[in-house]
Amino acid sequence: MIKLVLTDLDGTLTEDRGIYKVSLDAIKYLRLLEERGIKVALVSGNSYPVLRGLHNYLGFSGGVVAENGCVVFYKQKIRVCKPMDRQILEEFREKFKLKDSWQNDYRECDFGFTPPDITEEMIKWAEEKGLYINSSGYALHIAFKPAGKMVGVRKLIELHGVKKEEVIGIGDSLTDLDMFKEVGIKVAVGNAEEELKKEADIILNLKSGEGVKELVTMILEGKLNGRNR
Ligand SMILES: O=C(O)COP(=O)(O)O
Ligand SMILES: [Mg+2]
Repeated sequence: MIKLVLTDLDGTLTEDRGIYKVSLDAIKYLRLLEERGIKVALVSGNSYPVLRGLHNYLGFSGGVVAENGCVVFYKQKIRVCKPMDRQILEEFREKFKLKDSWQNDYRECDFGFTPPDITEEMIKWAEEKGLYINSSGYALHIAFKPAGKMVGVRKLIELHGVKKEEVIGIGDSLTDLDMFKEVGIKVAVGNAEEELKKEADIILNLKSGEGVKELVTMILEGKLNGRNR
């Protein structure tokens, strides 16, 4: 039986990839899950204050995994990664001529930059420094290892006291590959990156928020190959 649905935010709960407008249908449908006792949690590269605010105002109760796994909230807030070093941020910003995400003022461990494109040179630089580096398609992210959505999802699942098989994860980008490592049912929206689709158990027909609606309908109708029974 499904007890917890983990959803990414950007590109998944939005109307499309690359835009910030949240899909009202996606929210409406996720609330139907909450009404049936299936908790919904936000798992994202966004900062904790943004996600905690959305979680409360959108009517979810499953908690939050913020900063690509580094900050977790479910009844209590827990930081699971090492805090970032200001000098590393400065070096990254200057070396690759990047712009800070406005949310960097509110971040502890994982920091975001634009443009979102990762280069080989960045990967090499991050490896030498023992840093996690990834892109959501919206922003480039760096944090001290171990980081990535799996470290936060592992903690959130532990706080809920549920089994991996009782958890569904839905996403759109490469940062969600890490979330997939810790959930029982892996779902990619129809417009997800190809590499994520390759790892998914279910590839939805519809894009982003419409895909979320499609998944909720499948859950409510018991159509996940019997896996949600
Ligand atoms: O880059 C971000 O912070 C947003 O990423 P998300 O797709 O994990 O919500
Ligand atoms: Mg995303």
